[in-house]
Amino acid sequence: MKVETSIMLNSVNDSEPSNAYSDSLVDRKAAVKVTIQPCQPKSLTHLPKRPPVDIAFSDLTYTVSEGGAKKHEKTILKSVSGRLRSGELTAIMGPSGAGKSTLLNILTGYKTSGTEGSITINGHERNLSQFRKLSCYIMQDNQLHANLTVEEAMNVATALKLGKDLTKAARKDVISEILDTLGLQEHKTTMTSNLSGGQKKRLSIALELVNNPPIMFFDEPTSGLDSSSCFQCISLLKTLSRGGRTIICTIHQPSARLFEMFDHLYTLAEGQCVYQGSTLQLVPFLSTLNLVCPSYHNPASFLIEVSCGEYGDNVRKLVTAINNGKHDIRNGKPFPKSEALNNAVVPLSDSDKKKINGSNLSSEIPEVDKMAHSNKENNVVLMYNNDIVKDSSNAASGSAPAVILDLSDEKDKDNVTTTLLENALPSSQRRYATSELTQFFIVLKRTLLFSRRDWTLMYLRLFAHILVGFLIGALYYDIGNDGAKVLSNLGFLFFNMLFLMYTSMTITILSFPLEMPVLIKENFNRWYSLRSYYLAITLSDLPFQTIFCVVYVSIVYYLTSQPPSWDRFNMFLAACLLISFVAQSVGLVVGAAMNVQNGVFLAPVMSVPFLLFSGFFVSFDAIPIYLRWITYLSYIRYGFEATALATYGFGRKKLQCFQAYCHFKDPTTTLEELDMTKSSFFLDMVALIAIFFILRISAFVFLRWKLISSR
Ligand SMILES: Nc1ncnc2c1ncn2[C@@H]1O[C@H](COP(=O)(O)OP(=O)(O)OP(=O)(O)O)[C@@H](O)[C@H]1O
Repeated sequence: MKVETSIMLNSVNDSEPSNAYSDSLVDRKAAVKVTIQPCQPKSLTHLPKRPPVDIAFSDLTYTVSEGGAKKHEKTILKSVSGRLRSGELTAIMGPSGAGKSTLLNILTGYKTSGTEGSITINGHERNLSQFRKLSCYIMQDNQLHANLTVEEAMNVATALKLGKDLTKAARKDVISEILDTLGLQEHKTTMTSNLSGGQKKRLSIALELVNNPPIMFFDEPTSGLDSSSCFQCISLLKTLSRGGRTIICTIHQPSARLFEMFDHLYTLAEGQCVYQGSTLQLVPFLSTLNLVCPSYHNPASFLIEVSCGEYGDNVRKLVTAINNGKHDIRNGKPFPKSEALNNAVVPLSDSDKKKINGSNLSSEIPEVDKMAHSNKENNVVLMYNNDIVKDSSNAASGSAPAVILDLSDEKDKDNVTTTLLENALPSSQRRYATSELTQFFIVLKRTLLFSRRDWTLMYLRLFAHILVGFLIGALYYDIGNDGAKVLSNLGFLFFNMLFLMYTSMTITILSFPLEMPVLIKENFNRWYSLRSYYLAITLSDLPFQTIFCVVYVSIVYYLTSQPPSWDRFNMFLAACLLISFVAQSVGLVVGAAMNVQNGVFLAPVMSVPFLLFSGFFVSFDAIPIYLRWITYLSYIRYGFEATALATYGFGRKKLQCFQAYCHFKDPTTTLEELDMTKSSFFLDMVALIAIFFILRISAFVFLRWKLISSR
């Protein structure tokens, strides 16, 4: 994003109205005025129409139960109220642990349980499903897919979020306009992993902007950015709010420069609201409570310090003054009743009234008269549309004015573009912009693209299969038809199972949990359904796994001289393929249910019983009866049995014997030894297919549970 900075030198005196509030408040004697104008389009003309949305919440309480054996309830938000308007950039601020993220999560609908109180949208009780279609939540960590370029990521977002609504050409225009607006046009061929922190943040915004949601929530949008990137980011949010959107973000402690850019401030301390209103009114409001922000001090820092108790226990006083968010300290509106403001009333002069004549505030002039003239007659600044109408503050002494009243018409915001906004909320809309089939194909295409670009997932895996294939081939070279080496050949069959199981299982355990944050974000922001996503990722890796398995099996089958028959080779391959698909499903279940650390430990440990009961170490008859049921659950057993039958079953002729006596010369002897004479290759295949489906369904259930429980 390009930012143009123009510096104007202005003489500021009491007779000449100034349009810089900050000058009057922070440095009354300064003669330098700095105006920074982001040079970006003020409206995004191609975006679909959206309604303006105001959010109000009242008596919002959020409780969690915590503790071990002795559970107790902890109230994080304590009956807070507030109102967040369209066309405004709102900051939710407060000390660490005040409840900012909790409030944001509740307002977005990300957290729903444990909440009491009401949330209304444009005056109507919030319908969460409808609300989710109107809003987007941009989380703190950008949650982007690393293996896509900016343009590809935008293509996926527009295809999923605009779908049939726009033609391909129109979608291209939308992308181009958004990338232009957000200053990403020149980076459109850059991989998202190579973008800078600020660019990633802008891309996250760009992806959500394609369907022009009227409400946008941001969790700490400036975290990890340098001051210039912070400024660019907040400028962008300001521009978005000027497009009629409701922009809400949590922010820790903005610099004075950033603070001024917010229209509305909602501050929490200890789970309660200590300030709600315009940023302009913060200092005067605090001064009415005898909390005077020192000159040259950042008002945001001052409020945080007050909230942290650095100036005594003022939280209760602030919460009472603001009625825990029920009051709103807005420009041109009276402060909540306070002694300082209710004393002597001195009428406005004719010239004061002339300045605000014609504005729709004229009806409020008596009130303004009353407010603007407190008993501290020399400490009042009256403003209209950023001009000082009256300044009776003690500017010469440099002291902060007690009261600054900005009489500007709230609706008359500069550059507010509401032309794209409809007046009513859409009554009925589909849950997703595209059909589940379309979502499936878009996600499948995207996943195939990742796979192609993921070096570990593709090339390392292929290399490992070829390398291990040749190693095994060399180790067990030409033993397949040797009657004296049948036991070694059985070891080879078992090792196949082991290798295919671990390679396909661990890669999924390692890669799948990394997808979770992106899945949570995209699914929450209604890009696609979990079903379409799951089906796509389930199918996307099967072709690759098939290729690796075919390559590996072809190498080892040939080098170890297994029976040279296509039928037997195909049976052998089918068993190996099913084993790798089943193991991959185990990886999906583990990856969906737990994090990488737990998964990489637990999955191999959990596989041990299946390996023990595979029939290689102990034959079925030798297993104690009460443990035999485990063999029926062991997919390794079915795989091992199927490959043994493909190798030694189906009336295979006697093997060659180069020694005086070969006990396993007759393949039937081998099958008898393994208790496999009555086994059926067909049933082994059926069992593996059944386990495959059960595991894939279980993984979906776990994934669904994980998505719900992550909130
Ligand atoms: N599930 C939970 N169980 C117990 N305590 C919780 C839970 N969720 C949040 N809290 C507590 O609630 C308080 C508010 O948390 P929250 O994350 O909303 O704070 P925050 O204002 O966003 O802080 P920060 O700026 O440090 O991110 C903290 O004290 C936190 O420990």
